[in-house]
Amino acid sequence: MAQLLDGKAVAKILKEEIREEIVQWKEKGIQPKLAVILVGDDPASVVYARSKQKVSESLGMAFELFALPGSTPEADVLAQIEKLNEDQSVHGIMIELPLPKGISKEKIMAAVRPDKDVDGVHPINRGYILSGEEGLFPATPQSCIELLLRSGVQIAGKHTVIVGRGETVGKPLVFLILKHNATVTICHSKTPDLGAFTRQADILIAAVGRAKLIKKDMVKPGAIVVDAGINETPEGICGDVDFEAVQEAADLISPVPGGVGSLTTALIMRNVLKGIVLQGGKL
Ligand SMILES: Nc1nc(=O)c2c([nH]1)NC[C@@H]1CN(c3ccc(C(=O)N[C@@H](CCC(=O)O)C(=O)O)cc3)C=[N+]21
Repeated sequence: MAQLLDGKAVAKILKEEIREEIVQWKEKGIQPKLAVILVGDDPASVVYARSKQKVSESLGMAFELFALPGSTPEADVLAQIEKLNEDQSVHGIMIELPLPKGISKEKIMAAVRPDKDVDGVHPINRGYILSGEEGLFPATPQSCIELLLRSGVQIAGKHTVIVGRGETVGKPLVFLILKHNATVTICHSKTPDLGAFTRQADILIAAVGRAKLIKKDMVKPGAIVVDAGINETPEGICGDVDFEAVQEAADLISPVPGGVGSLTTALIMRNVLKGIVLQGGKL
């Protein structure tokens, strides 16, 4: 029977570190601040924006929400981003996705100053993650890494199989895991005989967005299983892993909820603090 990779416990420690660092920045006369732009009223985005506000405020980080009507022209969204790019009191900017029709996601993502791009979506940051340079990287792949390392799992030398090649989790995760000296195999929804690959994993990370895709017979006994999936099903939110069955084979497994997702908001906050350094701040 597997032990849990406890996202809530790790999140608590991470948040404590972030809270302490915010105190240090304040002592230097800097009040860390996150700005979130929400265009329209996508219900999930509204919930995520509120959650970021709550966590920001609980950690002593300043927060401002810019809620724009869904009918806002692209030029006005770009003008709002430009204002925040130039605003010295703002250290992190994120635009909630999806954007309404008529607004180019690519243009918006390229408009945020790379050193304030706490979602890690600017083309420059997507390049830095490939080259291994310092930059701002997406929160969820960082959550997978932190959950493993802070649970005492050694990543170096392990055969890590990533199932999923999305722009926000799978792809960036490949490079973060490589940086930690794992050997990486990338699979996805169109990989024939997926199980033949996943059974070779010392560390199996699922980020495909298919409820309970990973079954017990696809996991090597003793493997470490990280579930980055969030799927809404009639039975509620569930991950990409068939948790009940897979926990019988794995040594360690992350639940959904209570796993990877529990760290995600905290890692956005940590990106804001990294942004301050990239913007020239020194502790
Ligand atoms: N426009 C937009 N903004 C986002 O911020 C955004 C997004 N889209 N798409 C998906 C990702 C993922 N993400 C999570 C944030 C917190 C938890 C989280 O706190 N999860 C808890 C459960 C929370 C609860 O039960 O309410 C857990 O897994 O333990 C999970 C996932 C934000 N994202």
